[in-house]
Amino acid sequence: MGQRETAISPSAAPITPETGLILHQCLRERPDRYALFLDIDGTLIDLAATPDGITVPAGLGEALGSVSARLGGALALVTGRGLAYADQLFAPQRFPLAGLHGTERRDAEGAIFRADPTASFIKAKAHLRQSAETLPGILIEDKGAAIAAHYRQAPVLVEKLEEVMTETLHLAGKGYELQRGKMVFEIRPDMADKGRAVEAFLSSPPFQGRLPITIGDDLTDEAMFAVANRLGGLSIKVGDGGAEKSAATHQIPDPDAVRAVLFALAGEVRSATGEARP
Ligand SMILES: O=P(O)(O)OC[C@H]1O[C@H](O[C@H]2O[C@H](CO)[C@@H](O)[C@H](O)[C@H]2O)[C@H](O)[C@@H](O)[C@@H]1O
Ligand SMILES: [Mg+2]
Repeated sequence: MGQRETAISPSAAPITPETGLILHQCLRERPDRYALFLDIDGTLIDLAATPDGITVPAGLGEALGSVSARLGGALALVTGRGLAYADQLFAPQRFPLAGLHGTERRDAEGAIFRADPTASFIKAKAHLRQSAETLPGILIEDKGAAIAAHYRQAPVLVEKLEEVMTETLHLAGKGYELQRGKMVFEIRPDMADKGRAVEAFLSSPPFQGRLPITIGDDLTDEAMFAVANRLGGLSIKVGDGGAEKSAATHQIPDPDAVRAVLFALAGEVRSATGEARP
């Protein structure tokens, strides 16, 4: 599981001009008006060579807790990770969370919605694991109701892996789709995506009636950008996305710039409430 830094050394990066300032201003000036939806990998946390190689910057969970308090609890994590994995990254803080790209969700009341893997998907996963044994460097991440095959360690195998994923998808049958991401192919239920997860959060308190601010770095985040755009909120893409087109209306350079805003806000919340620094 991901490493957590122990030293208290929150990001020293300045708030990024423009998008960082806009984000900071929205959340500071109108905490009753906005709801914040945050992707994890590549947005809150820097990408690493392997799924478990990530490092959670010191104080990030606490900073998210302070920002969430400032927003009346209207902060949710929306990730491709599973619920349990995402939770342990920020423990003891715990946030409303959508996992597996929206396939599973825990709302603000703690109610959990999930999908069970079908029998054919379980067989398809076994096929993928077996096929990956002949593809050195391909890393399989079985997340229960979804499965990822990472090629970051073996980029030359991307085409071969895509063929295997197409076969696997076929074996999984109805109700599944291929999700592309950064050096990864995933198969997940097609009945959910991050956009639908954001809409589901917005249908009940404390999110209801607020404008969504969605921040993400990858293809899977496009669905939540579309929802934010449609509802008049803010959609922020982390990084330039290379050749990929994005529906996001704003861009911020990297996770450090996102964290700079969150740490700055958290510091302001703590000074306003007289709360000690964690
Ligand atoms: O929606 P997210 O929170 O961004 O999660 C997307 C996927 O993130 C993870 O994979 C990515 O990050 C890894 C660690 O930095 C990196 O090694 C990999 O190449 C990236 O694709 C995670 O492993 C997946 O399960 C998530 O779906
Ligand atoms: Mg991401």
